[in-house]
Amino acid sequence: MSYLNLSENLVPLTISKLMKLKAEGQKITSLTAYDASFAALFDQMGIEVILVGDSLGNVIQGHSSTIPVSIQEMAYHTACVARGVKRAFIIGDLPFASYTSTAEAVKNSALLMQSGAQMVKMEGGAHLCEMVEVLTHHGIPVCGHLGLTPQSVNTLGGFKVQGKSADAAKKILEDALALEAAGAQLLVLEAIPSTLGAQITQALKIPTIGIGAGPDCSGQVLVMHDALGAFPGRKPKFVKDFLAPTGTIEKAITLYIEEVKSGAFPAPEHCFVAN
Ligand SMILES: Nc1nc(=O)c2c([nH]1)NC[C@@H]1CN(c3ccc(C(=O)N[C@@H](CCC(=O)O)C(=O)O)cc3)CN21
Ligand SMILES: CC(C)C(=O)C(=O)O
Ligand SMILES: [Mg+2]
Repeated sequence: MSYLNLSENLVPLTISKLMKLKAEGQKITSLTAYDASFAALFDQMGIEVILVGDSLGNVIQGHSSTIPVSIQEMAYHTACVARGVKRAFIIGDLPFASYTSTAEAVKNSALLMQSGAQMVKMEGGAHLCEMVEVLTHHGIPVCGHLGLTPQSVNTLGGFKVQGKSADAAKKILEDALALEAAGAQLLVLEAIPSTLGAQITQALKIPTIGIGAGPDCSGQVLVMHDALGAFPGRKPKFVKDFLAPTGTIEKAITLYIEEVKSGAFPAPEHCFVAN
């Protein structure tokens, strides 16, 4: 079964189309990519959103966090991905400490947009609102990122599930509402209880893309290496290897798309629960 409407094959995805998918209750499919070959394959198979993630610090560069990644490296990989893509919506991750002031955020976001991104993503809550407003006013669409924000691994004290207590959940919901009010047009939710993922998705007009945030987000994203079983070491709970049960990359991506669209992924074993 193909979820890609062939008549829409070459109609590029836009933020309006992603809003429409949420409104219609159709799940949004997303994977990370870092090069033209995988980006082209995912694009042709119907993946709707390709995230050039700063997770490239881990999976490409071999670091143990995303902190060493530079804006130049993000721009390079964004340009590589953009050359492979005809249809998918491309989001470029702003790396660690590249948006500590509004002026820096505008300069670095412009570089990602000029490298081929259609939106930039930044980690954090209400403190980013002024920045989100300015970027949006300058024609730079913003995706927020709440919950486990890996660029803050050192202040969080590790890669830990967030929003497990009622107070912590309330804070994340408030941050989500604040980002939307400031103009954010998409929101990534990472490693939070499924109940909170559902609550935030319901409270917002904009789509949410979950990674370890439960089945009720508007869509799902995985790091491509994780979805293809290339995760060395202990896998986070939200990771599923789609290659092992299928045997080829194309079949693995097809299964990922089918399971996200049908709601079969994420299953309870990929999800977190509140306290
Ligand atoms: N390959 C890869 N996949 C990712 O999803 C990913 C990266 N790299 N690099 C950047 C961040 C780091 N991420 C991580 C890393 C580890 C966990 C993890 O081990 N989580 C525990 C939670 C344990 C707890 O709350 O105490 C888990 O069991 O899933 C989660 C997200 C997500 N991102
Ligand atoms: C895991 C996703 C959401 C991300 O931010 C990344 O790949 O860098
Ligand atoms: Mg990232």
